[in-house]
Amino acid sequence: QQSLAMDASKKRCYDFLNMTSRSFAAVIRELDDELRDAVCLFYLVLRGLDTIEDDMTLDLDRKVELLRSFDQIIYTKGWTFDENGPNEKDRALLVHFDEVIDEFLRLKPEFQSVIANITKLMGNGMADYATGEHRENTSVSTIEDFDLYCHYVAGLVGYGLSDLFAASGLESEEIAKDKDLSNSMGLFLQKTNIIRDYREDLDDGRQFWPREIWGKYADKFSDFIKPENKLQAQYCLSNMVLNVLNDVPQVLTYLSKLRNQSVFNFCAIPQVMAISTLALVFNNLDIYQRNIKIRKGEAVMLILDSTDMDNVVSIFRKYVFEISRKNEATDPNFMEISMAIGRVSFVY
Ligand SMILES: CC(C)(C)CN1C(=O)[C@@H](CC(=O)N[C@@H](CC(=O)O)C(=O)O)O[C@H](c2cccc3ccccc23)c2cc(Cl)ccc21
Repeated sequence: QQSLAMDASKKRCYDFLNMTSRSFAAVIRELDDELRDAVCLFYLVLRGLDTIEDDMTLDLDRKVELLRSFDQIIYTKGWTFDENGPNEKDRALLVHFDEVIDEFLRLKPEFQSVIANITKLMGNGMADYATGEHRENTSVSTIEDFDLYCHYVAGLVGYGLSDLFAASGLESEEIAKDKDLSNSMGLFLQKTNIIRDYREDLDDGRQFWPREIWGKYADKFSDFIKPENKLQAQYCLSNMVLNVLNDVPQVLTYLSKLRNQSVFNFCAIPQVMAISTLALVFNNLDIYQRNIKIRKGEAVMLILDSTDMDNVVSIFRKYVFEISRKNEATDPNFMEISMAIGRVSFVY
């Protein structure tokens, strides 16, 4: 009877996973037994944190209290939360969060402590950012701020995953030692999403592009949607892509260290999606008008193709070459983009 109840509660967690991110949920389910549940719960805990950080209808003090105590909340049996706004995307997850907590408490203690440590760091990082001096228009000012924000929301996920890979025994302890490589895995994904989501975030009153970059091309962040600023918009976009390209060599180095097939697939698929997205958005002014995504067919081909390092390297080469083809000599960033491309091609 007890085991039946356990399976039902675990199944519920995979239902939540499918609800929050269909395509990526499939990738998580493919992970080997030793890791699957730990990564599933890690993903759900992160979604829970994200659902609180994202909710602009929450009172700031209440949000900060929740963010800074989330690493305790995940140990609190029976805890649920229904103060999210009505249209908060994953509010159902927190309404039923007691079920996630029950499953989390069934994980091996060392998996629990990895997840709790990252949750503590991330929750406090998010709270610092939400109450920081740039709070009024949640804008990011320097490139250093940009890297710090992306470290909090994505780089730390890399730290946690690398620790889980090592703790499971499926990967060596070494993968968790080089924090900079793990950080770059998260920054590459998050920064590419931030470029892609320019218009969606602008319409939501949020801006994540660093003023240190966009301020060179316009007075106001929203200026780029005006046709008369077309050229400045293009140069600003290529400057943002240049900033992201710098993480590519570290991403390829991290992937080359992985030994377990299911871990490799899990890590490679989001990265090849990101380089494909980066090539799509480069010199593509549509991003200032609407959210653009790579075609489903291309995504499927990338998923099927990302099973070994040679294929992944050739996928990166293909998209980096596509960026170099679109790189225009009149662009003030032309030379630095060419050099960043050279660094990638050289590494592999
Ligand atoms: C912010 C983010 C990039 C960390 C989100 N993030 C990811 O983007 C997912 C992919 C994902 O959710 N894709 C969405 C589409 C989209 O959002 O664009 C999908 O539905 O397919 O992948 C990452 C992720 C996967 C594998 C290795 C990683 C190493 C470091 C950091 C993150 C890593 C992720 C792993 C975990 Cl455990 C938790 C979150 C994430």
